[in-house]
Amino acid sequence: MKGLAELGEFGLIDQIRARFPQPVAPELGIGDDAALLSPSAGSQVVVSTDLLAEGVHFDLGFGPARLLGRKSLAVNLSDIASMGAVPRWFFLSLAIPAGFPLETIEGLLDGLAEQAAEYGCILAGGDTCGSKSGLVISVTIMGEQRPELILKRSGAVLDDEVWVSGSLGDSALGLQLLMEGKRLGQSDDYLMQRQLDPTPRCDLGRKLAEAGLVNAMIDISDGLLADLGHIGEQSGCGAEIQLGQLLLSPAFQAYAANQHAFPWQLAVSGGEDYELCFTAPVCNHGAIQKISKTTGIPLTVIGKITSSRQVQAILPDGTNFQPSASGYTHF
Ligand SMILES: Nc1ncnc2c1ncn2[C@@H]1O[C@H](COP(=O)(O)OP(=O)(O)OP(=O)(O)O)[C@@H](O)[C@H]1O
Ligand SMILES: Cc1ncc(C[n+]2csc(CCOP(=O)(O)O)c2C)c(N)n1
Ligand SMILES: [Mg+2]
Repeated sequence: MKGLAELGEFGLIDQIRARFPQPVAPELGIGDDAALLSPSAGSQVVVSTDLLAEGVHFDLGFGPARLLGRKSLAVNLSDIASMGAVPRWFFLSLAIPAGFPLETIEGLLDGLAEQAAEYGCILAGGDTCGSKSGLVISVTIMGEQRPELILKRSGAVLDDEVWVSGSLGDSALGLQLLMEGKRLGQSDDYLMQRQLDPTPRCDLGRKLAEAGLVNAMIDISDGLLADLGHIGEQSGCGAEIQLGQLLLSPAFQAYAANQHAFPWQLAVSGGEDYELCFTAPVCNHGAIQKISKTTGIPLTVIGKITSSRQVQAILPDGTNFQPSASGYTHF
């Protein structure tokens, strides 16, 4: 197999182009100075970008490159899901260290192509350069939705119920296991899978938006307390959540049962859950439960929106939980 040096920048771009279906005329994807893309009539374009840096967001020793490719797109798909939009196109930028193994890049591209096909998202361009300090992956994603349906962080209303999809803390616990040296295929696969191959809630986000049931929504990338805090900041309110109502997976509960103190911190501020947190009027409760049934994704009410301007977490014994951090911060 050729190495990266033999293949060169343009050879690699050719390889990338060959692996992904391209937009069709009058749209234009990889190959010119810019892409030409056309949203559906009446839709607003929804754009988000996320950076993944080696050593910060991923360790290449933790799992196959294919899963890193899937996650690179998943974290972006999750941002589109949180706006209630439909993913359409993405841009992929790679900074690759000299001498980097070509098979790792190929694995990464396989995972990206697989995830892109699953969610109907077309690669429309990107950028490729060398790196002096590890692999860097940047994905910019574009989606679309009718403007009146798009869900923002700023729409929460006093007394709204606060909902969360899926279970929390699995990814953070999976990362802890990986950092302790555990690997996929040995034990606790479920938790490590949740860290290495998160599921973006695109179908759920879109259905909630199109049903007009929700006032505000965010995806949980940094941790529930931090991300619900963003809804509060932007909506001019706060929230009170009951930790006893959080859905925790059987694997998380089995781990917790062996700890001296219950690991609430992992569940509420470990981050990388890529679940949706949203607020909705109490009168929409039953309709939202129906969406949970049709999508097969558990949706749980964990608290309500308050006027306090803070996110307060209450332990099952009724006392306040004091988190050591509300979520992941980079600096
Ligand atoms: N370097 C930057 N320049 C301009 N805007 C930025 C920059 N970094 C973040 N932002 C903007 O700040 C806002 C919050 O970004 P943030 O990354 O916290 O949200 P997010 O993408 O949902 O989180 P995550 O990165 O964990 O998925 C977004 O509107 C984003 O576009
Ligand atoms: C090797 C390795 N070290 C640490 C972490 C944990 N981590 C990195 S970024 C982030 C929050 C979301 O990032 P962003 O806000 O940039 O989207 C978290 C919880 C990891 N996944 N891999
Ligand atoms: Mg987000």
